[in-house]
Amino acid sequence: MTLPQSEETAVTAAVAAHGRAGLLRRLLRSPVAVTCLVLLALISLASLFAPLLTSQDPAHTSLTESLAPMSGKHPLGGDGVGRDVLARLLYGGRTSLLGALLAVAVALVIGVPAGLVAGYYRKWFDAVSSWLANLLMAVPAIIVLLVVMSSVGQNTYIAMAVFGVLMSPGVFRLIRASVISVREELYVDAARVSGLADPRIIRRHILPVVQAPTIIQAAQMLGLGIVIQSGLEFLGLGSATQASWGSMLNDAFANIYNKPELMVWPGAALAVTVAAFGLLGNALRDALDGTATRGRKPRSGTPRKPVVVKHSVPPEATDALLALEGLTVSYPTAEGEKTVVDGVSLTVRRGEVLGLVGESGSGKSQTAFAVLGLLPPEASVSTRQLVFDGTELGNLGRAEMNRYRGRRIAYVPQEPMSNLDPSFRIGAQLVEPVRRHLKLSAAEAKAKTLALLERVGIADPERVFDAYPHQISGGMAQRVLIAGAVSCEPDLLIADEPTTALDVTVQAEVLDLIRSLQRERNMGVILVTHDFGVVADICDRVTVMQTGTVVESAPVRELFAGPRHPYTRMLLASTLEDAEPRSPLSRIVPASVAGATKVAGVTDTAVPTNSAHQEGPA
Ligand SMILES: Nc1ncnc2c1ncn2[C@@H]1O[C@H](COP(=O)(O)OP(=O)(O)OP(=O)(O)O)[C@@H](O)[C@H]1O
Repeated sequence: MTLPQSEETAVTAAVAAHGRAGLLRRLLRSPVAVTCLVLLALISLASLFAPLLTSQDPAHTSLTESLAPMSGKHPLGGDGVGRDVLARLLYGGRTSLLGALLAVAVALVIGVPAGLVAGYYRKWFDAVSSWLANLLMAVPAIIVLLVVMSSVGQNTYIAMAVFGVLMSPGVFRLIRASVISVREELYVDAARVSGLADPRIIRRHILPVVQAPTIIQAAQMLGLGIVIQSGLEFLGLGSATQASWGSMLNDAFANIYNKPELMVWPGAALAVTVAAFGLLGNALRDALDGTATRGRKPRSGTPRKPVVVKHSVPPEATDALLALEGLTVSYPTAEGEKTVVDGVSLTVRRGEVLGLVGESGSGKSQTAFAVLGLLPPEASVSTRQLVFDGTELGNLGRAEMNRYRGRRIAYVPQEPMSNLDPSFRIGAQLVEPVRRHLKLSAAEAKAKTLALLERVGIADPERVFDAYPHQISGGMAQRVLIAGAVSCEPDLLIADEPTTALDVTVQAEVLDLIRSLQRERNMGVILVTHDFGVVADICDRVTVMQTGTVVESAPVRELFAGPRHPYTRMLLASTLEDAEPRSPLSRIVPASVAGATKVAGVTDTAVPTNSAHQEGPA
């Protein structure tokens, strides 16, 4: 069954998945787009094959044929100095189109990579490039072009290359904004967690999203490039020997009283070409509407990005698979530094399931993400030690940490649907980390993935392998993510409220699955949850967190038998199944309120008495 939360993603995914495949089909269904494409194709072909369409030299002047009327020799007549208008129109298209293409190419070559890097990595590159973009945008383009044209000997192409540089901040801003919006998507986090390197994440998950706005922007810039170039040539700044629509307008303007129809041909060519590019851009936008770019749902929850964790104390000898000591995480706020995790310590042994329990906001996810090295850059993080299987993770660089994430430390997220990229088939998303980490061939990775899908209880692995995320239910998506998490045989699995988004029947199955996989592979597991029922079901030990600190840590049986900390007792007491039957309500409580009070159901009557387990560091 698909969950309500998943349905929204499913719709998005459906559109996204079909968006790219059907783009051309949808574009060809639009009469405006087809007309524009046909017109642009005709203009381009006419310019390209100009030598075949006319035998006249567009630069040949003949004073005897000045303003010659239409004739067999000059089908569109002659201009002010006797040049053939048709030849100039055909050859002029080359100059105008090539000049605009050059400007757009330069703008894209500068703007796209800069926008990608700035949006993805942010930090100093973002600050510097945004500052440069603002500076370039403040420069009056036409003045710059006039100076360039007059100083480079009226070379149109150099001027258009400079115009491309001046247009690049627009591209940069667009791409940067698109990347920033998509890099916060959970499935991009999921790709990071699975250990994929940044270039691969950018290629697979970011580029598909920015390509739509880039295409639309390029179409509109082409029209603008033609207008600017023609404007410069109309002012007489173009090459004297090169035919162009702008220079034709210049000549026509000089003869406007003698032969006004000279304006018609270059004017019509310009108007049709610019309008066709503009309308094609709009049609592309409509065709892409609802696909990857526009259909993506803003992510909810905390942004999670890599951070360098500082460590000062060398790792102690321990049998723990993971030993975290003294983790502190804080964020800058308007009121000063806000500490959200304060001195948290925990250990996980091989084959052990540690429940990390606490109310919402107690710092469970922040702790889990600190272990994964995926806290946001603004987080300031310190630990005394963060040792995984004898290696201090805090000393690892980004690339080294990528080798641990996904391969040896895996992650199962809270919202299964949001962690799958809606534009790719499930198989493709599962196979990639397997190939990368285990160095398997495509066929081997596929076979392994299919076996895993079967192992996690998916009845028809082939169908799910070929399905898009929107075609499966929320429970199945969580099984898929669990399969992905264990695919590289990790030693430690971090599951962040893996059943929260699932309905009750599926929750139990997913927990059983995690437990059986954990036993089968002897994995250490950190299970982040706020639900003591889940803890009772599958955990061996439990660490209780309150407002960023560990208040109690104990084997599960001991904790249930005798919670020591009042906060733990309060949490346990608020679990309805553990509460004692309520006594009859007081007579002064109206019947209508009684039902509501019962549902609220927090009581301290079910607090068991003491035991001797340890209380964690506060
Ligand atoms: N980027 C951030 N900037 C400032 N505060 C943050 C940021 N990310 C998280 N926090 C704060 O850190 C605290 C702990 O958040 P965390 O997500 O770890 O809680 P949690 O126990 O996992 O809760 P939940 O069960 O709701 O996910 C919260 O108060 C949260 O507001």
